[in-house]
Amino acid sequence: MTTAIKSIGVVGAGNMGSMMTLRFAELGLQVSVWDVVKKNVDDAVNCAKQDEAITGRVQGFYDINKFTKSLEGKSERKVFMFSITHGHPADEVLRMIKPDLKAGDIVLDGGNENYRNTERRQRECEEIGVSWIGMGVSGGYQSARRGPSLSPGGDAKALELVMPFLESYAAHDPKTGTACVKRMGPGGSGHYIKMVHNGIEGGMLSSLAETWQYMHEGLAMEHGEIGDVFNKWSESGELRGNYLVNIGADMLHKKRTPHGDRKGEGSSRDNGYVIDDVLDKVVQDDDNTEGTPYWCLMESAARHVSCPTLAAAHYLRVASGNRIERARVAKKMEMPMPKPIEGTRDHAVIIENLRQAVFCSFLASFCQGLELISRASKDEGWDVNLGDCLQIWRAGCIIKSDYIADLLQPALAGKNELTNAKFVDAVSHELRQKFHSLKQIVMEGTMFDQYIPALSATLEYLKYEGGLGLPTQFMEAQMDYFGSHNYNKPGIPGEDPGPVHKGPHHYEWLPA
Ligand SMILES: NC(=O)C1=CN([C@@H]2O[C@H](COP(=O)(O)OP(=O)(O)OC[C@H]3O[C@@H](n4cnc5c(N)ncnc54)[C@H](OP(=O)(O)O)[C@@H]3O)[C@@H](O)[C@H]2O)C=CC1
Ligand SMILES: O=C(CO)[C@H](O)[C@H](O)COP(=O)(O)O
Repeated sequence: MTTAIKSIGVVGAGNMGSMMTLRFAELGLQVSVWDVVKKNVDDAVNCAKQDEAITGRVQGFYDINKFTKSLEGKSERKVFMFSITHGHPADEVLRMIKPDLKAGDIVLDGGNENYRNTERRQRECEEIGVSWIGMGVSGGYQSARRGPSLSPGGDAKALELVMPFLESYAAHDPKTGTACVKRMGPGGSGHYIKMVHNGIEGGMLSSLAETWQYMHEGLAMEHGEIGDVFNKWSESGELRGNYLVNIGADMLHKKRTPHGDRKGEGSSRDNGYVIDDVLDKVVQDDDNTEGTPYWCLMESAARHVSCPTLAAAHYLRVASGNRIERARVAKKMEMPMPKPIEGTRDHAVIIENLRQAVFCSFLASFCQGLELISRASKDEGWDVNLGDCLQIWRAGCIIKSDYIADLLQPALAGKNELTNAKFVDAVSHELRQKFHSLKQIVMEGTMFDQYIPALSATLEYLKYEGGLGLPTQFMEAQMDYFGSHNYNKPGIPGEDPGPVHKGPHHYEWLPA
């Protein structure tokens, strides 16, 4: 392996950090690992002990001073990989290790972090000559162990030094062998791109979950049957090589074993589907230890980029978390529950419409995310190459979608600006072609009370993003009526068509 990095200090031995520790040792590095939770350190070290190939390469520490000292003199510089909770935990650890940091040292922050925090730490570390690299790591703990998708951003020289190591760690595009890691740009660009990746991930997760339930409740399909359909979808066509569809198929075939999770019976019988033991609550947002989809929505609003699929997906998961209140509202309002879809329509036709609808919603999620990245890159002067984003998402990550990558990567190669993804011919063609199926699914789903927030948000998004004569005509007039906000007039050059500027006209609808 060609890397100048011979040792590394891993901060955090949770789901991700423990897997990184093992992989780094496999790549030939001497790994020191520290975690605030002793058991995490012990587990990582014990795991490493069981693997002869990496014997002696992993050393665990409970004391953070001993941990940083252990890296002294092993390499030209100390290199750290952070994999802990975002926000103040990362600040606390930085405060603890800072006295031991020397000019030239490099910290790779591989957690999910708000890019503004990353930029603040970059400024703080720059003062002592230390490079803080904000790096998205995607693909969950399996990829952290086998090769994730990486989006580092920060100082170019520091990144050049660690790039051979990152390239050896990252997933590789099976088609070209290219590593799924690129320097995204300066500042917090790397963490920003991971944040958007997770926003897209949210849109895709919801679209697919809605589709699963549509089949289960609407078409009365067994989980295993749906798994078979997902398997077919991921083999060819627009959903081929799609990570979420692929693991969805695997998940839907999993039957409960006698061992279970040893924490309760759930609703499935032995040999029943594991998914029947999973309650419909996403509680990820409850304690603010994760924040990427929420930051993504805040960013899309602040930068005036429409991301309704990502937003609808997020609000569904937020609402799902508070099941106690949902149950009370359900009782009070007697809300209808999803029903079997009746009618003459052949199930095979509905399933094909669902396939096209889910693809359409996936593609729309990418469009929304890429437009947000492009806008932020322009605002922040990051100069992010959008083709590189597609390249790093080719393998090892949750939003891996072969067909979408094949469609978008050539169109966006070398492109640093994309005001509107629908300007790309291949994209507008695909969205237009799938529009009818999506509409059919939303219409039938609405009729039979299916839960389809992300799918229907995508439908409306396509309608209004490509619509003329929007109801905002009335909205604009009302805002002028009560707030004297002015408006543009139809058919006046400079106004129609014209830039996104406040119009010059006001009508005195009702004198004060
Ligand atoms: N899990 C995943 O699929 C992915 C996670 N990430 C990101 O990677 C990072 C790690 O995630 P993951 O491994 O799943 O999380 P874990 O909760 O498994 O591990 C995080 C570790 O950070 C520790 N920690 C919390 N607060 C502090 C503190 N104040 N000082 C020191 N350590 C602290 C936690 O301790 P304690 O248990 O006591 O809180 C825990 O040991 C996060 O930023 C996450 O967003 C990125 C990609 C994928
Ligand atoms: O980063 C991830 C995947 O890409 C992690 O799974 C993370 O835990 C997702 O959590 P959230 O959606 O709340 O940020």
